[in-house]
Amino acid sequence: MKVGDRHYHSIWLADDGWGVEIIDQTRLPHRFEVVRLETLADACRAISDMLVRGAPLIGATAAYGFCLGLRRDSSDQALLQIGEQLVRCRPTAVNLRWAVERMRLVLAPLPAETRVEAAYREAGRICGEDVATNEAIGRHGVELIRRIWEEKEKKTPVNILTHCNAGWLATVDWGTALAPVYRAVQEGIAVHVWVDETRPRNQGAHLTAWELAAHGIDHHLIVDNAGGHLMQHGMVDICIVGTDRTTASGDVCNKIGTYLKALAARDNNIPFYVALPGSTIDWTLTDGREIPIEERDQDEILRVWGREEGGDLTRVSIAPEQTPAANPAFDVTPAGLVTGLITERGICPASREGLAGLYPEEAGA
Ligand SMILES: CSC[C@H]1O[C@H](OP(=O)(O)O)[C@H](O)[C@@H]1O
Repeated sequence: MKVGDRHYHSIWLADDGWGVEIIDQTRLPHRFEVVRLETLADACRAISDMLVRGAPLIGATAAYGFCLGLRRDSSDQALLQIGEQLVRCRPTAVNLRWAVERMRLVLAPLPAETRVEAAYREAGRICGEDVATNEAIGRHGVELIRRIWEEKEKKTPVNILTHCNAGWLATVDWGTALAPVYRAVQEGIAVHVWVDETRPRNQGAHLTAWELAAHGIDHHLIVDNAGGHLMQHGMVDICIVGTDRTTASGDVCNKIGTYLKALAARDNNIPFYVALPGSTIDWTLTDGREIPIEERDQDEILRVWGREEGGDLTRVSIAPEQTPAANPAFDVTPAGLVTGLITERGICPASREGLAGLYPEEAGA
């Protein structure tokens, strides 16, 4: 999407046809830096250290990680080891495993000498499909926003609350939760977005606010704990969030704090939607409590990163030196608290039946 007057994806093949370039999301919003990946280790570090993040983008990066790894060794053993090394990078977003399995399915039957070229083709397909998928999520989700705008007789903007970053930076392009927002703006629907800062990594403050500002979309950054208050005072019309893994029965795993927003939305009768591509559905799981929740370094809580008045980037400690911290990076919102799922195939209830109706080929598998 837009960065200044240029259009970007979040990941792309370098001009030399083999390097992979990404936007280093750990430097946003204060620095826009492009990083070149040349090895499997580069791709793994980019995922583990969150230079790239967001389930679909993690999957796309893993796909290119195969390309870079196979350039060094395209043997059967390498194919296995590359996948194992990638899936160890982060445990929760199912797109990582999905991409590894898809790449292996395509590459395993091929002669080793043809695998590199095939891997780049498949990684390119995954990226192209992600763009089309998210654009479709936008087309379906915008109808929810339009309906609210019409109910408000188009007199005031539709107030949308979102958590973390499920914008174009979390995918190859368009985003998931923000795709309907971008579509609404394209169609002339007045919107305003409440952006949860999303402690501790502050993806909302660093990434969502940056995305929306670049597109001139009206928004306000809020602390994570303000959403319930805004809902109680009629200042939120709809919540739309992303997900890192949704089970076959509609339980939604997403950034820590999502569950609390869903509880507040239910208590205030506010629609709570989750936007996701089919690649983020884990058909092997029913109960969201079985989803592995990533526990990240406590330092992410104890220190914050930002820009000093003089423009230098720095990190400061916000707690006593010896304070221990617990840092679960995700939580699970039970399907019963989810109004509906916005997918590339349409909108459905957060239920096994709802998902089976949109993905019959998967549900019956
Ligand atoms: C479209 S997936 C977005 C999803 O990913 C984020 O997690 P992280 O930044 O740790 O990769 C967050 O849960 C978003 O909702």
